[in-house]
Amino acid sequence: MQIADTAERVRDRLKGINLYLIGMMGSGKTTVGRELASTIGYGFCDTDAVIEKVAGQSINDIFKSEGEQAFRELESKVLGELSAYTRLAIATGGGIVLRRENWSYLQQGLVVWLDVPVEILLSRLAGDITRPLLQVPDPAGELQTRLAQRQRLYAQADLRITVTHEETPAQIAARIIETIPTVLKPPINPEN
Ligand SMILES: Nc1ncnc2c1ncn2[C@@H]1O[C@H](COP(=O)(O)OP(=O)(O)O)[C@@H](O)[C@H]1O
Ligand SMILES: O=C(O)C1=C[C@@H](OP(=O)(O)O)[C@@H](O)[C@H](O)C1
Ligand SMILES: [Mg+2]
Repeated sequence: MQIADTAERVRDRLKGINLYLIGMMGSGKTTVGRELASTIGYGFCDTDAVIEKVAGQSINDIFKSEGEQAFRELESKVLGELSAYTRLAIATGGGIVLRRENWSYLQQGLVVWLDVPVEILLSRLAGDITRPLLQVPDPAGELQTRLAQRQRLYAQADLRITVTHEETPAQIAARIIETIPTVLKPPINPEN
């Protein structure tokens, strides 16, 4: 079946609930999230982009001037506000899973973990200067340590999409759409 047909069926079955993308920095939440939204006919939002807009500063500058704690507070506030909407694919920041209160919002939707090995994250983020937590002498070690701290939290997602080799964002979005029915309640069929 064409992905467009599958996407239409899945959108109907979702009944407007939001899709939240979680996972490590570089796992493709922003890129795949945008693709997922357009394929399924949802709006797209990125918590980091909204934070930058409301703060009037880049993520780097927020970390520098206010610190991580202040960033996390803004992040929870933005997540809470976005979760009041429906029919959105929401790309989150990699650390969204760290706060318990964030889960009360995430759990209102369907949570998708993009599980991507550290080697791929590193190759994608080589030379990136927009992620303050990776501006350290050993970004590989930093990613490993943070993944070890967060893995059990990411594992709370409804859906785990494992990326073992490079696939295009469109292919990953299609894979998410095809897998969503496995975690939804089966449709009611009164004839059975
Ligand atoms: N499936 C993919 N294949 C190749 N490159 C990708 C893929 N997904 C994301 N990227 C690239 O990896 C980098 C990080 O992606 P991004 O969507 O910003 O990740 P996140 O939001 O999870 O941090 C970007 O340069 C993006 O273009
Ligand atoms: O993992 C993290 O703690 C962070 C991930 C970033 O978003 P991406 O996951 O989109 O890179 C951004 O929210 C901030 O730099 C902190
Ligand atoms: Mg992102």
